[in-house]
Formats: sequence, C-alpha cells, structure tokens
Amino acid sequence: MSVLRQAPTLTQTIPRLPPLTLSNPSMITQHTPCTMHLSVLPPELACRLFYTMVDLSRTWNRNKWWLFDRVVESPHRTAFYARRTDGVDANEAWQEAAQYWYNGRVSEPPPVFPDPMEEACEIIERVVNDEMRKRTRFPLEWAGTGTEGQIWRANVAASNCYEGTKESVGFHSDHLTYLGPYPTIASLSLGTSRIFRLREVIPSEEISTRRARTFNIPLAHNSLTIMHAATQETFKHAIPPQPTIDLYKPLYPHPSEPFDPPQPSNCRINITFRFYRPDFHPKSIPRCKCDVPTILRPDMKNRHDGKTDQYWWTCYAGAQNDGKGCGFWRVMDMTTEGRGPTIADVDKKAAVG
Ligand SMILES: O=C(O)CCC(=O)C(=O)O
Ligand SMILES: [Fe+2]
Repeated sequence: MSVLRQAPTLTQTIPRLPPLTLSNPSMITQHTPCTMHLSVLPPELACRLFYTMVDLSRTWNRNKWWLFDRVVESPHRTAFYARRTDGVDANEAWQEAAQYWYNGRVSEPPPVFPDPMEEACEIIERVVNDEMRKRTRFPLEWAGTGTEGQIWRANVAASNCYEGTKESVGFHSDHLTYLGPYPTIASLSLGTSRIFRLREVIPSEEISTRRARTFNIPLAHNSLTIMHAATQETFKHAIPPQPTIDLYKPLYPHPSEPFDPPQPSNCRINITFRFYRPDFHPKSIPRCKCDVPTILRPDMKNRHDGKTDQYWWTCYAGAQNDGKGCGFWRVMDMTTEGRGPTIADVDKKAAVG
C-alpha cells in the first residue's frame, strides 16, 4: 500500500520576499506592468492644475459602501469628470457610469473636465500613445473603430484627494464595468508625494511555485504612472497611510493670492484618465435581480494569457442596498454579448486577408 505524503506547505518551500521600493522608472518597468513618466506636464500647468483640483476637492465626497451590516466610508475624497468632447451634456448614459463611481449612489450628471485638466489630458494622451506603441497588445484590448484606429484617448477621469498622512485607499483592482478587459489607465500625481503600493495576485496554478512581492513606488509631484493593460487583471494597488509625508511646496502662488508666497500643502491630488469603451456602454451592462447594473470583475486567480481569461458580471447592490445583494453572477462572453472590436478581432481579420 502506498502512502500519499502531503505536499510541503508553501511557507516551508518558498521564501517570502521583502517589500521592494521601485525608485526609478526602469525598476518599475522591470517589476510591474506599469511605466513611470516624470515631470510630465509643464511645471506651471502642473501647479495650476493642483490648485484647481484642491479648490474643487472642498466639495468632493467620501465614497460609502456596506460592509456586512454597517456603512463604511472611504478614507479619502473623490470625484468623477466626463470629457466635453464626448457629448456628456446630451448623454444620460454617462450619468449612470458616474453614479457607479460613487458605488451606485445617485449623483448629478458628471461635471466636464476643468480647463487645466483638459490641457493636461491632451499632453498625457500623447505620452500614453507613445508608450503603447512600444508594447505588445493583448487580444482583449479595445482596438478602436474607424479612423481613430488604435489610438488611446481619455473620455472620463476620476480624481482623488488625500489630505495628510492617514488618508488612503485600500488594496483593490479597478472595476472593469465600463473599461472592459485589459484597460490602460493613466494616473497623474500632483502635490505631496505618496507611496503607490502594488502586489501581484498569483494565479492558483502557480501558488506552489512562487510568491507575490509587494512593490512600493514613490509618486512624485507631476509624475504619470501608466497602468498598462494587464495591471487590473494581475495586480492589486493601494495608497497606504504613511507615518510621515513631505509637504509639497508649490513653485507658483495661488492664482487668487498672486502676491503672497505659495503655501506648503499636505494634499496629494490624483487624476486617473480613463477610456470608457463604447462596447461597454452603460446600456450594454447586464442588470442583476436587484435591477441595478452589475459590475465586471476579472477572475484574477485563473489566467492570464489574454485569451482564456475569465470575467464575471456580479451583483453590486450590496454596496448600496443595506448591504443586501442578490448574489447574481454570470460569465462575461465577448462574442455572444456582441462586444469588440478587440485586438484579436482585428488580427483575425488581417490574417484572413
Ligand atoms: O491615488 C491613486 O494613485 C490611486 C487611486 C485609485 O486607485 C483609484 O482611484 O482607483
Ligand atoms: Fe484604483
């Protein structure tokens, strides 16, 4: 009779790797699916945008959601903007998308990008496209339609304000509901430098052979972190609280006090420029039994070749509805749901001739 011996436990076999600080762009490229671009905007624009967003952030709210039987509040303030070029004023659909940025709480139609944000966005789009041209695309990425081809553009932006050392956002990967699979997200940092923490989710089949490592990336004022395709499928990210922070000293005075010396600030502003895909338009998002739009999540544990990855539509009512969701989930199927064109669709067409 043979005796089956139990496999050695993970802790016995694979050493834990200490957290690693990625202090320059080449280390970030080496260890993560992200790239870092320093001093991305002209200094005057970066400072003007910082002041604009800090002033606006006085009216922003903290997201709220249900955790078991109580409401919890996000430890930072957030706001959602839509770009004027996409006809937001005439398009109620974006209102629904904005509402889901606030965890399904009813909101006004999203405001359009303030002028300095629009100016910054045009520069950032060029940086993102230059970077994307150097990279191999994943099959499920959006391939664009018509003359726009495969050019990345932003049509919405979410902004966050972290004041002081304690404001933070916990580990998460961004919902893919309107972004679709393998999105590219361009994340601008302004003001006080904070740490961006990244940690890979190891697929189940590799769990016995390797461990995830925590990466800490200092985010300087006026730096752009591009979370390239596969970041949301393979990594979780966070802005952790810190014991200390360095105050940001603006180079220019506040426009409303042009003759006073600039005041140091303990705020960090983050703006994530995003492209909400036309094939994940709010009208196309399945509803669950609670009759609210579901959210799209990647199956992070099984993956990640860009072809056989799975995504689920899941009930999100729990975030708003006294924490009581209906438990709905369904596999997302690009073909039967009529989504695309993706990079794979375009490649297939090219191969056929
Ligand atoms: O502040 C940041 O850099 C990250 C914010 C973030 O993860 C988010 O808004 O989803
Ligand atoms: Fe995020």
